[in-house]
Amino acid sequence: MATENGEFSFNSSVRGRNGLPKIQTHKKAEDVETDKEICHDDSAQPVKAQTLDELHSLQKKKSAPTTPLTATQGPFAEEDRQKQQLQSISASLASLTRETGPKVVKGDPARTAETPRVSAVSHQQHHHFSPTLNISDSALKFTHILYNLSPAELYEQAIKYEKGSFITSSGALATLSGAKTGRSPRDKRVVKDETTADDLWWGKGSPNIEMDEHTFLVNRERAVDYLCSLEKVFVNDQFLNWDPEHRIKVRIVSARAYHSLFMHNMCIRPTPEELENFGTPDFTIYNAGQFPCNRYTHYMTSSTSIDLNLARREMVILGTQYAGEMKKGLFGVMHYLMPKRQILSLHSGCNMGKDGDVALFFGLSGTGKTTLSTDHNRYLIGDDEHCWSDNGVSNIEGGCYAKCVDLSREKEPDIWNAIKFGTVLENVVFDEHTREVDYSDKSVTENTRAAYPIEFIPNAKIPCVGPHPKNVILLACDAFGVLPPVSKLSLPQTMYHFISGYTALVAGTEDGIKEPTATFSACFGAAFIMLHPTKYAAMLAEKMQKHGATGWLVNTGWSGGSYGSGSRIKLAYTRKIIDAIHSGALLEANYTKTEIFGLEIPTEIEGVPSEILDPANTWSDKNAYKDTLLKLGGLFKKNFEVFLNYKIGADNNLTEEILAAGPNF
Ligand SMILES: Nc1ncnc2c1ncn2[C@@H]1O[C@H](COP(=O)(O)OP(=O)(O)OP(=O)(O)O)[C@@H](O)[C@H]1O
Ligand SMILES: O=C([O-])CC(=O)C(=O)O
Ligand SMILES: [Ca+2]
Ligand SMILES: [Mn+2]
Repeated sequence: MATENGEFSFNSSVRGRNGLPKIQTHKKAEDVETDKEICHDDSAQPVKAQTLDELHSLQKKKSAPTTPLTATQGPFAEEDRQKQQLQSISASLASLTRETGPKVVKGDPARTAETPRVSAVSHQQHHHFSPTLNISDSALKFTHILYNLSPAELYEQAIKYEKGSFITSSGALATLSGAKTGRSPRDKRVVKDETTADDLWWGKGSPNIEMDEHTFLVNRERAVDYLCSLEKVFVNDQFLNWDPEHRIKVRIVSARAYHSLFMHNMCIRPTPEELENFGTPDFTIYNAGQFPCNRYTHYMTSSTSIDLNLARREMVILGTQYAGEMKKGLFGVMHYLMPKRQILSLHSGCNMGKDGDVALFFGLSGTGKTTLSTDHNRYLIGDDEHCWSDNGVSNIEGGCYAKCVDLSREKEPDIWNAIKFGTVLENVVFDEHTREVDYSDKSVTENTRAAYPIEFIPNAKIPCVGPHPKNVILLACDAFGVLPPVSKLSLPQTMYHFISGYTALVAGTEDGIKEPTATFSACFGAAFIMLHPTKYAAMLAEKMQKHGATGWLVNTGWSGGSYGSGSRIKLAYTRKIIDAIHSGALLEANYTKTEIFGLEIPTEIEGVPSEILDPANTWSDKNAYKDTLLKLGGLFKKNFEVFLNYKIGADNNLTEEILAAGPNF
C-alpha cells in the first residue's frame, strides 16, 4: 500500500504499535449482512465439492474426443469406433489354440472408481466347436489395455509399478532393462518357410538363425498367454517411415511402461486423427520380455528368443527386456519390406545443411552415427535408420537412441539437452538424493542409452525427409589405429567398405562384448539385414551413381597407436573433418595415396593438425605401424573371401572393380 509520501509499506491501518497486524474482533456492519453464521478466514471462493472424492474428480477432465464426428456417423459412432479398436486389440492377443482373444477393457485397473467408457469386448473366431468346450479360467478374466498412453501417464505407471524407475534431476525417466543391457543377436530367429527360404540370406555370416513355423507358434502362444495373464498390458499403435507412400503401421504389445514409453519415443507418433483411423496394424510385436522361453522348446539355446515371422507379420520377444530389441527388430522388418519396393534401407544417420545438402552416416554401433548427425549447424533428419527411395531419404523412426557413456554437455550439447522430461534413460547411475546422473559410471553397463523423440533436438527436420544425399560417410572406429582420420573413396572403394562393414565393436551394445575387437558386419549392420548384402550394395551403388554422391571413410577410432597405446581421435577434430566434407572444401583438397589400402588422404583440413591426417606419422614405432596395417589388411581380405563369388548388380565391371578396391599386397 502506498502511503501519502509515496513510499510502499504493508497495510499500516491494521497494524498495532509493535508492527503486527491487529486481529479484528468486531465485524463491520456490511459483513454481518452477507455473512450469516459462519466465521470465514479466506476471501477465495470455496471449492464446489462436498467430499474429497468429489474434489479429486474435479482435477481431471475427460480428454476431448479427437476428431469431430462427421454427419454420416450416428450418435454412437464414437463408441463403435472404440469398440472396434478394442476388438482389434483382442484379436491381436488371441490365443491360436483356443481361438479366442481375451476380454479387454480400456484403462488402468487401479482406478476402480472409473467405469470404462466402452464395455469390455473380446474377440472370437468363427469355429465349429461349441464355445463352452474352449472355456478356461483365462477366458473369464479381463485384461486392461493401456492404449497409447501419454509420457506423463507412462511415467506414473513406471514409477508406481516398475522397480528401478526414477525421475532424474533433468526430468528424464531412469529405468533398468534387467539382466540384458544389450541386444542378443545369437537369440534372433526367423521363420524359414517356402518364401523366406528363397528370399532371405541364410547360412554363414547371416544374422538369420532359422526356426520353423510351429516353434514360432509355440513361442507366440507362450508370449500371448503371459501377456493376457497380466492385469494390464500396454499397447502402442504407431508408424514407421516418414515417407507417406511407404509408411508402415506397427502395434507393440508390452508389459512395461518402460517399453511403451521407449516405443512412443522411437516410432512415429500418430496424430489423434491418424490413431482413430488406424485400423489393423501391418506388423505386431509381442514383447513378453520378463518371461523366458522354454528351453525344452525346439531350437531354443538359452532363455532368450527374439522370433520373427514375416508371413504372419509378427515378432515375439521372450527372455530379454532390452528395449533395443524392439527398435532393431522392426528395422529388420523394414530391411525386408522396403527392398521389395526398390527402396534401400540403411543403418545410417542423416542430416541436411542449410542449402539442402544431405549426408548419410553409416557405421556400426558406437562409431558416431548419432553423435555426428546431431550437429548444431545442420538439420537432423534421423540418427540411425533411413530409407533411400526415388523420392529421396526418409527417416524410419520418430526418435533417437543415443549412447550416454561419458556424455558431456560441452561435447554433445544437443544430446545433453534432449535428456529431459519424456526421455527414457536406460541403465544409468545417479545420485540417490539429487538424482544427478553420473554418465561416467558404468556400474550397470557401458551401453547406457537415452531414447528421446526427435523433436527434442532443436534443429530436427520435421517431417524427417530430405533430398538425395550428396555425401555418403562411412564411419569406422578403428581400434588398430591404422586407418586415416578421413579418406575420399571411389565408388568401388565405397562399395568395398560398405560390404566389409569394418569397425572395432565398442563395448556393451551386443551382449557379452567387453572391449573393442575388430568386427566386420556387412552393410554396417549385418545383424539387421534380411537379404544378401550384395542386394543392398547394388542398390547403394546405383543410387550413388545416379545422384552423384561422394563416398568418404572416416575413422572415429584410434590414432597414434592401437587401442591401449594410442588414443581415440578427438571428437572436435572429427567434427572439423565432417564440416569440411559438408562444405565441399574437402573435395577441393590435395590428396596423396596410402600404401596397402590405397586410400586417398587429404594433406590439409582447416582446424585439424596436418600431421594426424596420415596415420604413418602418428605412430612412434614405424615397424609396429606397418605390421598392424598388414594385419588389418589381411583381416579385410579374409573377410571378403565369402563375397568373391557374388555379382553386385547388373554391371560385371562394377563387381570386378569392387573386388580390386580392397587392400593390395
Ligand atoms: N572422434 C569421435 N567421433 C565420434 N564419436 C566419438 C569420437 N570420440 C568419442 N566418441 C564417442 O563415441 C560414441 C559414438 O556413439 P554413437 O551414439 O554416435 O554411436 P552410433 O553409431 O549412433 O551407434 P548405435 O547404432 O549403437 O546407436 C559417443 O559416445 C561419442 O561421444
Ligand atoms: O540396437 C541397439 O541396441 C543400439 C543400436 O542402435 C545398434 O546397436 O546399432
Ligand atoms: Ca545411435
Ligand atoms: Mn544403431
